[in-house]
Amino acid sequence: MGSSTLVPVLGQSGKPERYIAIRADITSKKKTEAKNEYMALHDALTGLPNRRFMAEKLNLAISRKENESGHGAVMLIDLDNFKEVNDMLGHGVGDELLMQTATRLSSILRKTDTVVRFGGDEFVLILNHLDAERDVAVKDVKNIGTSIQAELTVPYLLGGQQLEVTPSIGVALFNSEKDEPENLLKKADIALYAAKEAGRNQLTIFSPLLQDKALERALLVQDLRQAQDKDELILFYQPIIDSEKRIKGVEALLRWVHPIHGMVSPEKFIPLAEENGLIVPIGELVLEMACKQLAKWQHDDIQKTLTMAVNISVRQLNQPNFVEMVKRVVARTGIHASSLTLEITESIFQRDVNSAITKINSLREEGIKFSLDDFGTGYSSLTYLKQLPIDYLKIDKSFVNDILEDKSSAAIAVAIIALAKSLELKIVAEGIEDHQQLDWLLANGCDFFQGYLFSRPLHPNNLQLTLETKA
Ligand SMILES: Nc1nc2c(ncn2[C@@H]2O[C@@H]3COP(=O)(O)O[C@H]4[C@@H](O)[C@H](n5cnc6c(=O)[nH]c(N)nc65)O[C@@H]4COP(=O)(O)O[C@H]3[C@H]2O)c(=O)[nH]1
Repeated sequence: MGSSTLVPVLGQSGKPERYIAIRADITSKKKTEAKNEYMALHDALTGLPNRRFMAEKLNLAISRKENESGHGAVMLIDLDNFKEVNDMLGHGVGDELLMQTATRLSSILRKTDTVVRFGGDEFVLILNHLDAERDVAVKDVKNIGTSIQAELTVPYLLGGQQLEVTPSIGVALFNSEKDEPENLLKKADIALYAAKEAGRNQLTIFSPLLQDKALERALLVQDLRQAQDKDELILFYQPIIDSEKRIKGVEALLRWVHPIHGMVSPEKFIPLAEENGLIVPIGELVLEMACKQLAKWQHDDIQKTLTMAVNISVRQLNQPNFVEMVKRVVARTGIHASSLTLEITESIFQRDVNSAITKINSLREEGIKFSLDDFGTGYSSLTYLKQLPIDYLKIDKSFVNDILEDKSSAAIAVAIIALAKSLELKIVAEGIEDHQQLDWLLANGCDFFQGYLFSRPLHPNNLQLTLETKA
């Protein structure tokens, strides 16, 4: 490829007599320009169009809809647990997973659609030419979603091992009523959040109801940020009983007394606090309040041997200064370290288990105990369980609830008890609501018991009385 420039050679009259053509070869310049343009619009890892390219495509798709009937859709796809793959198997494997996902998505794409690497483990599909009837368009989108789920859940072969991944999908539909690309993406993101919340590996289509929920959540988070300063976070305590029916200790359970909504359940606000990191300062406050309360009870002769169990979220445990923070609180409040139990959940298996083990070990050296909570409900890994330096295993209340009626729950409870015994762990059963459940758990070798049968979680003022009368 070349470009030519003509230079006139003037005669004596001052008019051009001849022309000299100067030709320059600009092939490589053009190639470089094309390459730069391609790179600016494509993702380097997967080769897919990138966010910038998407903005152009989406604008085009939206403006096309102004003159034609039918729907289009923005589909936001996120790989569940991608972060764990990256953390546990390394970034090389994570990159390989993204490349293979890109290939798989491209292979099932219709000619009229575009797939984009949106960033991280998120991909966007722009679907054009969906039906004008919303119900039919929704059906089409769900069918496409089902093929994506089928394609992406086929096990990946990565770094010599098989890996199963599931996608969560959020969708926003659009038609001739003009919508901004940013707004559509926000809607798809709200739908994606709902898909994750519904248990992952789901497809959710945006609706105004989801938007209301997102707003409600955002307002709750805003309030939660201030709850700590406004003393709205308090602790209730639930007794833990031994086989002689004596109170061995209590578990601290967080309560949020919201000025408008009243008592907000931790099941509602703890996950929110985990998402945005608020759990870290809140968790420290919980530990401080629980240890202060225990110190107060330990001054009383009757409750000297009382133990305190405190829930610790995986995000707290992952903080680099977690060990120092716990030691500091124990020292400041003056409790016996051996009377403190930290309750962790199986979700630590999803992250860097080795670093968690190191932290647990250094706190156990101080005398602090560890308990694995909600056992059997999540990502139980028997290999890790063997390595985990813990003292107690808690049987989740969902099994306890069913042990008398459901043979498989009873079988799982028996297996958990046998497993705990073989690992020399003490077993705590939680969620006991009647005497038959208690008798079954006693007969099957549980060591400690917790549940409404003995007491609901109570405000310390009410609990002290209970402790005194039972002791
Ligand atoms: N149906 C039934 N339920 C019973 C019974 N006995 C106890 N419970 C409830 O079961 C939950 C036990 O706590 P968890 O498994 O640690 O589950 C806790 C824990 O995962 C989390 N949570 C609570 N406080 C904290 C905290 O301070 N930090 C962190 N990270 N999580 C917390 O919130 C979850 C829910 O707490 P709560 O609503 O207080 O719910 C508590 C308790 O009130 C019973 O006999 N029947």
